[in-house]
This record gives sequence, C-alpha cells and structure tokens, in this order.
Amino acid sequence: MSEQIILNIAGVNKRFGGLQALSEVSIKILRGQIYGLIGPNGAGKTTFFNVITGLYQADTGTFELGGKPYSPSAPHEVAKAGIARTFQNIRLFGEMSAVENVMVGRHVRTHQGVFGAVFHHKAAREEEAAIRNRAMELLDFVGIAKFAHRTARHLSYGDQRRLEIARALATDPQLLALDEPAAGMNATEKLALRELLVKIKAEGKTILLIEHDVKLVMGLCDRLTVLDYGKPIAEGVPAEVQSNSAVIEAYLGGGH
Ligand SMILES: Nc1ncnc2c1ncn2[C@@H]1O[C@H](COP(=O)(O)OP(=O)(O)OP(=O)(O)O)[C@@H](O)[C@H]1O
Repeated sequence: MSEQIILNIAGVNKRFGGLQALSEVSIKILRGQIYGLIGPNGAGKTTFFNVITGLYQADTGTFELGGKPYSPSAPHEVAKAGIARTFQNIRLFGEMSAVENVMVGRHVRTHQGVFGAVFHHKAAREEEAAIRNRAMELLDFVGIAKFAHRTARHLSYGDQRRLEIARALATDPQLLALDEPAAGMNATEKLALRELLVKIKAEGKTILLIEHDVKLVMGLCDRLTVLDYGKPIAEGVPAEVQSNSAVIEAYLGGGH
C-alpha cells in the first residue's frame, strides 16, 4: 500500500488571551496509522483536537484531509469532510437507545437527512432502514449489539465509550479522533478498548488518539507527537519518543 497522508496539519497557533495554547504545531498522519498525541496536563492536546475539528478557530495553520484542503470552521463541516471524534467527557444522547445514538451519527452521510426521516417519505423510510442496519452492524463491531435497545445512560461506562466510537464510525470517517478513550476505565475495560482499536485499524481506518495511559499509547501507536506547553517537543515511533530526554523531562521534571 502506498503511503498516503490522511491528515496534514502545519503551523497551528492558538492563543487564549495571554496564553499561547498551541505554538507551531504540525502533524502528518498516514492512512492506516494509529497516531498518538500525548503530553502532560494542560499541554494543549484537547485544544489541538478542538482546532482540527472546528470547535475552536486557529489563529494560523493549514489543514489537509485526504490530500485536500479543508477548513475546520464548523464541527458539522469537519464531520462531512471526514473527521469523526469522541470527547474526553462522554457526549451521548443519554435518553436515546444505543442504536438510535449510532443512527444519529450516520445521518451525516445520508441524503434525506433528519428532515426526510421526520416526514417519512418512502425514500426516507428505505434509507432509515439501511441506516438502522448499518448502526446494528457497528454495534456488533464494537461488541455491544446485545444492548442496542438499552438507553445510552444505562450502559456501563466502558460500553458508553464503545457506543461513542460506534457513533463516530457511523460517519465513515477518514480519520477517527479519540480524546482520552481510556479515561476512567478499569484494567479489563482498557484491555478490551485496546483490542477494539486494533480491530478498527485492521479495517484500514486511521486513528488519532489522545491518551494519558502511556503504556496503552506506547503499545498501540505507530507514531506519536508529544506536546508540552503547547509546543511539539518530540515526534517519532514509541521507542524514540520514550527515550527522548525532553519528553522525560516534561513528564518527570517540575512544573506540571
Ligand atoms: N477555551 C479556553 N479558554 C482559555 N484557556 C483555555 C481554553 N481551553 C483550553 N485552555 C487552556 O489551554 C491550555 C491547554 O489546555 P488543553 O485542555 O488543550 O490541554 P490538554 O493537553 O488537553 O490537557 P489535559 O491532559 O489536562 O486534558 C491550558 O492551559 C488550558 O487552561
């Protein structure tokens, strides 16, 4: 497989008042990679996610997805362009069933959209059935098909995280961006998450992962970027990054 750059971001700066939250951050992710973004608390990881997914406007930066420029000006435009994300704090529709949550994700890619579904045209009904089938497949893929009709808020924490991933996958993303998917998970749930991410990669998907669990990141990622105070301080394969003195200093040194 030729090496295709899926995400190519260069020169991102983002300032909040007097705080330079991102400083010349660039990242290149190849198709099929699991790419890690790590760094101490407050390093700017979530801000970077928010910038590339259209929640925050960057002060500077160029953005390409799948070889084409994209403008991260609004989250729904970014989803259409092909980036799906999950959040550090789970954001599901708690009162909707698991399958309905995934169906909402799928509507990004449908013709009838939510209005067609509401007015129940024939074409919309057929599309709705296809969406439901696809949503069920995705629940099966992430391992929670048996809870398809359970309301989201009644799922276990680990299963809610799986559901978020299924919903993100429903948009058929070129890039799946996961913000601390293992946060709050116990060891068994983390192991299961790891297996799920490996399975998603095996399907040819590309993943950008923010994660605090260094063991999980090092074992899973093809490459990583380390941020510290908004600046990239290291980039490379896990072994290189792990032995980088600036990284060791950022994690073990004072100030954080
Ligand atoms: N909307 C905002 N307004 C002002 N400052 C912000 C805003 N969002 C983030 N920041 C600041 O930007 C810096 C980077 O925060 P960010 O949440 O991106 O870090 P992080 O690496 O994701 O941290 P964590 O690992 O704790 O989630 C922090 O100093 C934070 O306080």
